[in-house]
Amino acid sequence: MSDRNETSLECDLAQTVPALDVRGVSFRYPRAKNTVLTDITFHVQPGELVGLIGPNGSGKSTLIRTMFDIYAVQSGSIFVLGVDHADSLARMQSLYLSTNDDLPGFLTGEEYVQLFAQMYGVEIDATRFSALLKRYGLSGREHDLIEDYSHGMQKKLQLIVAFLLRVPLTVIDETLNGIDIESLFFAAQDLRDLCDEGHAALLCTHDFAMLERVADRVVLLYNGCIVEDLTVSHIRNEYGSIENLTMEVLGVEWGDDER
Ligand SMILES: Nc1ncnc2c1ncn2[C@@H]1O[C@H](COP(=O)(O)OP(=O)(O)OP(=O)(O)O)[C@@H](O)[C@H]1O
Repeated sequence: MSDRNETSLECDLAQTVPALDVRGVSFRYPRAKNTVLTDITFHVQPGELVGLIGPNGSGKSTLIRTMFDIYAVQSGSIFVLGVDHADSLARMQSLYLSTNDDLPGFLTGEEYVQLFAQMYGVEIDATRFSALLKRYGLSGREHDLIEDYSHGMQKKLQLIVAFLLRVPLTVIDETLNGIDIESLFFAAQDLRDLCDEGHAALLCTHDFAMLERVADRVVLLYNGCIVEDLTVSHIRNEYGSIENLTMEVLGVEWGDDER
């Protein structure tokens, strides 16, 4: 086990209230025949960076939307730092970076950041803001309308908000897809730093290499069920990689294709 995982294990033992605690959540879309999520139970402790992975359609985004009460929980419960997830106290402790590009194009980047700062009652550190703009290649663009940002720039602006607010729980749904390699590297590092400071993060991504570098644990969703919840060091020792674990769970072997 790496030093990092040992540190976070100690942190686990010291903490009694998880940053995120999902208990027995099931969900079915109104017109769907089958449930999309079945009895989902897992947690993320303060200081932990947990990867949420699974094939397309396995229910990752649906699960995240229930965490943020975008979809009402139909059975089970979700707590943020011990408070019901739908309570405004819980909402002020958590931030959701959505997979969709639904940023308000009529605001400038700086206005967008200030809007979040006001919502969360946080004062923006101007030095940190300009350092982050520089780090993510957005220096000088903060006064431009978001409408004029590229796809990747909008995603980087969302990440900057997360790294400025530093709330106890940050949940990222594929926001890292589509950003350039340098920013991806910095984002991974900044997320790790956020968690090393004691904050928690849930990162939904198909970038297994990144998870192997920075995550403490990985939760694998398959057909709406959690089929694995393992530390990255355990995955490395037992399976070699997250890719191998996933292939094994899906029952896929190299050369299986019927071309
Ligand atoms: N609004 C909806 N109404 C009905 N079914 C939906 C709706 N949104 C998603 N689904 C279905 O729920 C299942 C899970 O979708 P979800 O988007 O949560 O998966 P995902 O794991 O996030 O996938 P991806 O990796 O492609 O983003 C899929 O079968 C999808 O078709």
